[in-house]
Order: sequence, then C-alpha cells, then structure tokens
Amino acid sequence: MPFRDEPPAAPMTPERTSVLWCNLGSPDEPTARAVRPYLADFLGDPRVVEIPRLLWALILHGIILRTRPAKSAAKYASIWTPAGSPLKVWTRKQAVLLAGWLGERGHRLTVLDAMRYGQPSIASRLDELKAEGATRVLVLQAYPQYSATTTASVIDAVNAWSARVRRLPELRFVNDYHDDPLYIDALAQSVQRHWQHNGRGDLLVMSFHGIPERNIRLGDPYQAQCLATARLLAERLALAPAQYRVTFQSRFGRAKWLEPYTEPTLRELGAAGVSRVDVMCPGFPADCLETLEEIAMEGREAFIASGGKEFNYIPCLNDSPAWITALSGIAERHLAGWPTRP
Ligand SMILES: C=CC1=C(C)c2cc3[nH]c(cc4nc(cc5[nH]c(cc1n2)c(C)c5CCC(=O)O)C(CCC(=O)O)=C4C)c(C)c3C=C
Ligand SMILES: [Fe+2]
Ligand SMILES: [Fe+2]
Repeated sequence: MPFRDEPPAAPMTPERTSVLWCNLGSPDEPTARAVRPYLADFLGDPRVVEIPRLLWALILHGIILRTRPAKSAAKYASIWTPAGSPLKVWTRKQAVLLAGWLGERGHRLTVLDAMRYGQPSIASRLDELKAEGATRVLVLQAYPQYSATTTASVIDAVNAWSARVRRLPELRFVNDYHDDPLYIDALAQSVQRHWQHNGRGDLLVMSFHGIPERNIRLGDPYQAQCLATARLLAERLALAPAQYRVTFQSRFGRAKWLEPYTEPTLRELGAAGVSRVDVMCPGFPADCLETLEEIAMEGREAFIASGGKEFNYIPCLNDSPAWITALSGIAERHLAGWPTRP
C-alpha cells in the first residue's frame, strides 16, 4: 500500500506534543444495527479472541453476530445517556480535564480521546493530531492493567496507522500503571468518599474484567497485575484479607476464564449471610456497560436474590479530581525526558 502524500515539511518544524487517551469504544447507538458492526470489529480482532481464524470467522459470523447484537443492544439501551455511551462520555471528559490540568502545570499540548473499536477511531484521531502539526504523541490507555487483549491491541491500531504514514511523529506508549501510587490513591479516595457518604459494607468486592485463563498460561501478565492492584488498594485502605474479595467478570463463551467469577461470588456471599457488600471495578477508569449494567444492575439483582440485604456500587474514577491528578502525573512522568530542540 502506498504511503499517503504529505506537503513538504519545513526543516525545523517546532515540536508539538500531544496525548492520545485511548479506551475500548462503544457502538454509535444502542440498537442491534449499530452493535453488529461494533461487535464484528471487536470480536474479529485476533488479540481479543485467539482461535484459528477460519474457525472463528465461521462461529462469529454464523452464530454470534446473528444473536448477540440484539441482546447487547438491549443492555446498552438500559445505560445509554442523552449524550451517548457512558464510556465515551467519560473518556471525552477525562481528555478535556487532562488537557486543562496539564495546561495549568505549564504543558501546552493537545489531548484527544480515541476508541479502539467504533468512533472516534485511533486512526482518525492520529490524522487530526498530525494535521495540527503533532511531532510527538504519547499514547495513554484507559487500561491500568496490561493485557494483550486490550493494551497490545491499541498499540496494534497505532502501528497500523503508522504503516500508512510517511512522516511519523515520535511515539511513546504506556503499557500499564497498575501499581502507580497515584492511581492507587485515586481508587482509595473514591472508596473512602463512598464510605463517608453511605456507610461501610461487610465486604469490599473488587471486580476486574476477566480474560481466558489460557492467556495467562501463555504469558499475559494481566491477572498478576490485577491482584497487585487489589493488594495495594487493600493495604492503602487498611483492609484485612477477610474484608475484601477479588473477582473477575464479563466471561465470554464457554472456556475457563479467570476465577473467581463475580456474579457467582455475589450469589455465594448473599446465600452465606453477608448482609451488605460494596462493589467496585478498579480496572475500569470510566463507567461503562460492564460496570453499570453487569455489576450495578445484574450483580445487585444476583446478590439480593440470593439473600443479601444491601448492595452498594462504588462508581468508577470517571472525572474525580484525584483521578485527573493521577492521570496528569502519569502523563507528565512519561512526557519527561522528551528533550526540546536546542
Ligand atoms: C473474548 C472476548 C472479550 C475479551 C477477551 C475482553 C477483554 C476485556 N474487555 C475489557 C473492557 C471492556 N469490555 C467491554 C465490553 C465487552 N467486552 C466483550 C468481550 C471481551 N472483552 C464484549 C463482547 C463486550 C461488548 C458488550 C457485550 O456484548 O457483552 C467494555 C464496555 C464497552 C462499552 O461500550 O461500555 C469494556 C470497558 C477489558 C479491560 C478486557 C481485558 C482485560
Ligand atoms: Fe470486554
Ligand atoms: Fe458484560
């Protein structure tokens, strides 16, 4: 494929640094018609489902994309806001706040949100940055824990864009920040604020998105990073091991995923006489379908139906000042040492 033509550059273009704040993405609308191409793109990504391609294409197009879009669309409809998908709304707001925060700290740079699946795509946002003269791009992701299924897939998308571009900006990637004290502190503050306003449950459940267990055996560090985040947060909140649980949600298909699974754990806790649980999703910096529908709605139902009395969902970090401070600290650290031209 030929590289795209570009106007000749002045030899000494001034440096312009940008941050690309990437998240997973959502369909354009909560309808089966819009969810289908979104799921086709997402589940067709070889980073996400590691099954021989031909076999997977048959299953995906022959079975999954015939039934799942309507079911997913109904779930999306239950959390959709007048401004659109919560994930996209929060991610955009985080980008705007991050730009403002970094601006106050003397960094003049553009921050754009970008989605791995759906719009605004990573390629379209990189085109925008390039059009405005970006010479350096820091790629930061809304995945505190590294997984090949998410983090590496974003890097693939940036590399696919790079493969078409003649004059590339310098690129930097942040692989994870699962143990960053600023991130842990932002999580701890959000739990403490919740406890101040709502009182404290018998148990804190920390639910992370799952991945197939096989991926861990093949070298994905995701599980270890989730457990490290949970341990650091528990330490910061002075929780004894019996006062919290780490679980994994959103299992897809029949293969074994990381355990313990969130929903069965909530059922067991309710049935075992635990009266009140507080549930948070530390691996999701922005509320989305997986937190608002699967945890705050379905998880609540499961806990109460099995005998639990009170279910408290602790919202994701979203636009909390501690999180935006953390994010700008993480960005600043990775921007540091990018020398300006003498
Ligand atoms: C094989 C399938 C999937 C893997 C592996 C997977 C990993 C993974 N996902 C997230 C974060 C999010 N996932 C979201 C939605 C979602 N995830 C899957 C499947 C896998 N995820 C599907 C099919 C969907 C779409 C909804 C559905 O049909 O069930 C979301 C929310 C998107 C939104 O619009 O709100 C997020 C965020 C992580 C962090 C992760 C691995 C670590
Ligand atoms: Fe997912
Ligand atoms: Fe889900």
